[in-house]
Amino acid sequence: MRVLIVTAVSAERDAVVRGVGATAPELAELPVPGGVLHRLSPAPPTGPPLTVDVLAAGVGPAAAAAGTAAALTAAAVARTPYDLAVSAGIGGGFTLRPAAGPGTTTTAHLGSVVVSDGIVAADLGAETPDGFAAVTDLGFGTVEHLPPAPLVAAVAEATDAVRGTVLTVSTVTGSAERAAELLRRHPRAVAEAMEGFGVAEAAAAQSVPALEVRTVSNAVGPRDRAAWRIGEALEALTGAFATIAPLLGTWTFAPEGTRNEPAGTRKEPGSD
Ligand SMILES: O=C(O)c1cccc(C(=O)CC[C@H]2O[C@@H](n3cnc4c(=O)[nH]cnc43)[C@H](O)[C@@H]2O)c1
Repeated sequence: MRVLIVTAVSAERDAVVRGVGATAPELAELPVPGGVLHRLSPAPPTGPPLTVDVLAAGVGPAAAAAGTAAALTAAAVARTPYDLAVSAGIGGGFTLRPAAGPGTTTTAHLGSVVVSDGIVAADLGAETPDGFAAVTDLGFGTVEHLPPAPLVAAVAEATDAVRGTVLTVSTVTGSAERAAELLRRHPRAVAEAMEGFGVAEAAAAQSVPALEVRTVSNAVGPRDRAAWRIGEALEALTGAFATIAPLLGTWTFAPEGTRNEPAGTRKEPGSD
């Protein structure tokens, strides 16, 4: 099992490495084109050996996609492809979303963990006289990637996370009006960050499943940088990955089109 975790900045990478490292010391720093992988190998409770590589690829979807693509390609060329790409870091929580109704999820407050069940590019499109149109409305591209649902459920349950759509934006939201507009277009949004869609897009290009895990450092809304709780969010990120790493070690990634599930629960064909 090989997992690539991509963060934006080194503080997030180090927080993830501390979490994964709760069960395994860091093994090596390995150069890849444009970056350095921090490699750990936590002992999985069951199943095949686990390798976790953590990369700080830069801020924003383009840097995330470039770094993810470089690491995935290097691994594929070396015939050691990754089974999963994870976008991880801090993010803004939609703390002022309306009361949860059908199809909505719990609110992501400061310090909480968010696991994305939909990774959505929120500003990839065009402004039109009728308002924003996503690139898909214009007839090309994609604006959403769906992480494997059983993995989302397992990771969210283990980390006591809020589950929902995480938006990827190129501009951090800085007003109540923009936050409300995003929630109107994406009622299931629980958080926003700047890299998830880049990681997922690069992963999808190589048929690698993607996941996004965020811890909430600030509320999405009027800009108040002094109110960002980065230290607490980084600590929560460490705690989340201390829980997630052993879980990943139990996971079997099924061929595309079949269910993903924990190792040991999948029946071999003809074993019934
Ligand atoms: O200043 C620091 O010490 C520091 C440490 C770790 C991370 C940072 C960042 O500024 C990371 C930027 C990163 O965070 C995501 N983020 C966080 N809140 C939001 C938000 O409200 N809207 C969008 N993105 C957010 C984002 O993914 C950035 O890459 C600083």
